[in-house]
Amino acid sequence: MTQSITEVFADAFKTTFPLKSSPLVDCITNPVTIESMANALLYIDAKPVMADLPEEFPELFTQIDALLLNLGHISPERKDSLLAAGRYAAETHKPAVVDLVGVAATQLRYDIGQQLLQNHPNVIKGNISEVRRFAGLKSTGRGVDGSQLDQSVTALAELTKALQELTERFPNTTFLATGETDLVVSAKGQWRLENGVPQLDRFTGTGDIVGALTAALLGIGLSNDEAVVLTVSYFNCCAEVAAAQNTAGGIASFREKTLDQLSLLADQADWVKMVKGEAL
Ligand SMILES: Nc1ncnc2c1ncn2[C@@H]1O[C@H](COP(=O)(O)OP(=O)(O)O)[C@@H](O)[C@H]1O
Ligand SMILES: Cc1ncsc1CCOP(=O)(O)O
Ligand SMILES: [Mg+2]
Repeated sequence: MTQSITEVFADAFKTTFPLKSSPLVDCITNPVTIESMANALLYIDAKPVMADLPEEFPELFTQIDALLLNLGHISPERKDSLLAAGRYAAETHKPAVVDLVGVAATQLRYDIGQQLLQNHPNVIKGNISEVRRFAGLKSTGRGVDGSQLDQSVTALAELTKALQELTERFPNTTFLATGETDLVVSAKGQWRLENGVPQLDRFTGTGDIVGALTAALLGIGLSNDEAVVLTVSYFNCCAEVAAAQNTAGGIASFREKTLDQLSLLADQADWVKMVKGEAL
């Protein structure tokens, strides 16, 4: 019999939310969603700092608890700063998350993602189409968005196998592919998460926020697998509550309600009962 996700990660589900300390997360990210990301961190009681000049890293890395590297908008300067921060995090043993935004779209982002992988970051994530391309599989993603075609049962099974092979070379990295079903693969196991609503694909920054919140949970000491599973489950449960409240509203209202829940749902002790997912 398969084990439910709340059984596998029972301690983390019981003790993580609301946060008991405020991890400081440096986010090197894109200008499209930078404000949403900073606020999402504050809503869960984490602290954002959006510093990307390498000259600042020696001072800054003595203060931060975790690092988020998001490939969503590349300039020559941001490319240098992503690569420098990735190396610096490895040298200073700071937990790091890499978000492969747009890797399905361009070779340049794919190459940066592969370079960042060489630092053995704690987590590499993207939507299902980005992660398929990253894992060497055919991907039908467009721009920064995932494609429904990459969500089939066969495609998910193929991706699970490809990621398992990657974890043999990168055993300290957990891989997360998001979408209608979220797939988590690490050297310790594979899990499928089933929360969320389709409207999450209709406003920008949902994946970016998941990346930043994952870094925050790493910053308070959760394991890679715990941080990924708790973040995706919590964020997607917030969206489910928002969708249920938003019967007459449009997507902008749904967005606001989802973000609002980030600061509210943690205080509802039984939110964990909403969580759906299982070990594969
Ligand atoms: N169709 C869907 N049904 C349920 N949850 C979804 C759906 N699409 C996306 N999500 C959720 O929204 C978040 C962002 O995922 P996704 O849209 O794949 O990332 P990105 O914004 O990077 O493209 C994840 O938590 C994911 O589980
Ligand atoms: C960088 C960027 N470019 C267009 S939308 C966007 C934000 C992408 O965020 P997400 O990956 O969360 O959809
Ligand atoms: Mg994304």
